[in-house]
Formats: sequence, structure tokens, C-alpha cells
Amino acid sequence: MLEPSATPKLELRNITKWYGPEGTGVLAVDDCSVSVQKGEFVCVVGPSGCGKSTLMTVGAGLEEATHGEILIDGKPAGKPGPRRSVVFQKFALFPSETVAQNIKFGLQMTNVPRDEQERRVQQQLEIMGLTQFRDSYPSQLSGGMQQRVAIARALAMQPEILLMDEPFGALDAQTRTILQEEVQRLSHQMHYTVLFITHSVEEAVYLSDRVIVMSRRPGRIKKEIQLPRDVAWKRGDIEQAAEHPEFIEARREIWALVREEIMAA
Ligand SMILES: Nc1ncnc2c1ncn2[C@@H]1O[C@H](COP(=O)(O)OP(=O)(O)OP(=O)(O)O)[C@@H](O)[C@H]1O
Repeated sequence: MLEPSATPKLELRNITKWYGPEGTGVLAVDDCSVSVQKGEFVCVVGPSGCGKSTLMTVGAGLEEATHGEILIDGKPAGKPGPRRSVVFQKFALFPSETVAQNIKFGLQMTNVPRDEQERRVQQQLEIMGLTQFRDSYPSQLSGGMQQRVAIARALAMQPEILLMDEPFGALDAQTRTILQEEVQRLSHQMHYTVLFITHSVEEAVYLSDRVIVMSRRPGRIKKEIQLPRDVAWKRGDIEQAAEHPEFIEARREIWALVREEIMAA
């Protein structure tokens, strides 16, 4: 169970990000604070260009904030490392490496023992339904399968925190639905700590324990909405969830907040 008062697993504290010189460049994110408790699934939604990806790349340690700090378990997070894994919209696989080699990459870089590397690759191939594609190359796979490989690669690192930036954004609607359901099921079973960026209000309500709505640029936190955690519709498929009154109400409330920002832009 989550303990709201515990030290967050991940905390983005008072993050401000200017691209270019402070004061004259682009102010992408303005004093945003986001925290994710251990085992919590938090989605960030907001209008296009509001700074969602910026917040994610700063949270992952891939970009420096102009102001503010990133903490893991209450301590400065430092450089990117195996504690945080990132999945982007673009699959970012190595085209000349097989599926298994792609999944293994981070394990080799962090000197995980060889037999453990193999064990984790095997485990992820099974979890993501990729066993028969073990020796295939990315170009031989559909977009959905490629994104499964990217997710498998992130999970193989057994990260404490999973950061996902529109991971299903480039997929067709059916593949997206299937992967949403799988991520939902996995995160419930494994209690991952996840910060997830999406354009889709429906996806956010379906997947998350808490939804953070950002304002239009410069991105600020507009509102946080706590969703019920242990409800049947969170364990069913997304079609079923969409018929549930609580789901419909949360979607309506969050969409109204996002729409307000889009209309004001
Ligand atoms: N490297 C960069 N240099 C200059 N400006 C940038 C850079 N990256 C992002 N921006 C600007 O910062 C703002 C926030 O961008 P960001 O990509 O974080 O928003 P977003 O909410 O993720 O957008 P979308 O939903 O369209 O993906 C935008 O105005 C964007 O043009």
C-alpha cells in the first residue's frame, strides 16, 4: 500500500527549465514539483508544448534543470543510471542488434553478471511475448513489437523508477490498447514506480493512481487528481473501464481542465 506521507521514491522539486538564456530564452517549465511514491503510477497530462517531455527528461537526468532538484529517496539523484529507466515514444532500438541483444544492452553496460543477463533477457522475452522474436532485428518487427522490446529493455534493468514519455504515442489504436492493458497488468502485479507522460486523458485515467494536469506553456502544475486504486475497472480491459461511472467522471474532470488550457492558448 502507498504511504502518502513517506519520502517519495522520486521527487522533482521546484523545477524550472529555460531553453537558451534565462529570461530571454524559452521558459518551458516554471516551478513544477512532482513526487511519485514507491509503487505509485503517476501520469502527467497537458496541452501540446506545455513542457511534459521537458519535465520527463529533467526527471530522468538527461537534461539539467535551470532551477530545482531531482531527488530519489530524498537524496540528490545525480547522473542517469540504472535506478531510472526511460521509455520514449520513438523506440530507439539499435537496428543492427537482435531483440535479445537490444534487451541485454543496459545489462552489459552496468556489468550485470553474464548468467544473470541471460536470465533477465529470457524473463523479459517471456513477459513481453517476444520469445519467438529473440533473434529478429528491429526492422523485422511491427511498431508495437518494437515498443515491446523497448519496454523489455527498460524493465530488464529492474529500475527503481520507470519514466515513460508517450510510449504508445506512435502506435496504431489497437496495438496501443493491447499495450496499455499489459502495462496496467504488469504495474499492478509488480508495483512499479512510474512517471508516465501522455496526451491521452483516457490513457492517464486508465493507467494511473494519480493524474497531474499541467497548464499551457510555461508549464505549471494546474491540478492533481487522485484516482481510486483498488477498483475492479483498473484490472479489467480498457473498454470495460470506459463504461464505469467513476472512470467517466474522472475523464470528464481531467479533460475539462486540459481543454481550459488549450482554449486559453
Ligand atoms: N531543445 C529545445 N530548445 C528550445 N526549445 C525547446 C527545446 N525542447 C523543447 N522546447 C520548447 O519547450 C516547450 C515545451 O516542450 P516539451 O516538448 O517539453 O512539451 P510537451 O508538453 O512534451 O509537448 P508535446 O505534448 O507536443 O510533446 C515547447 O515550447 C518547445 O518548443
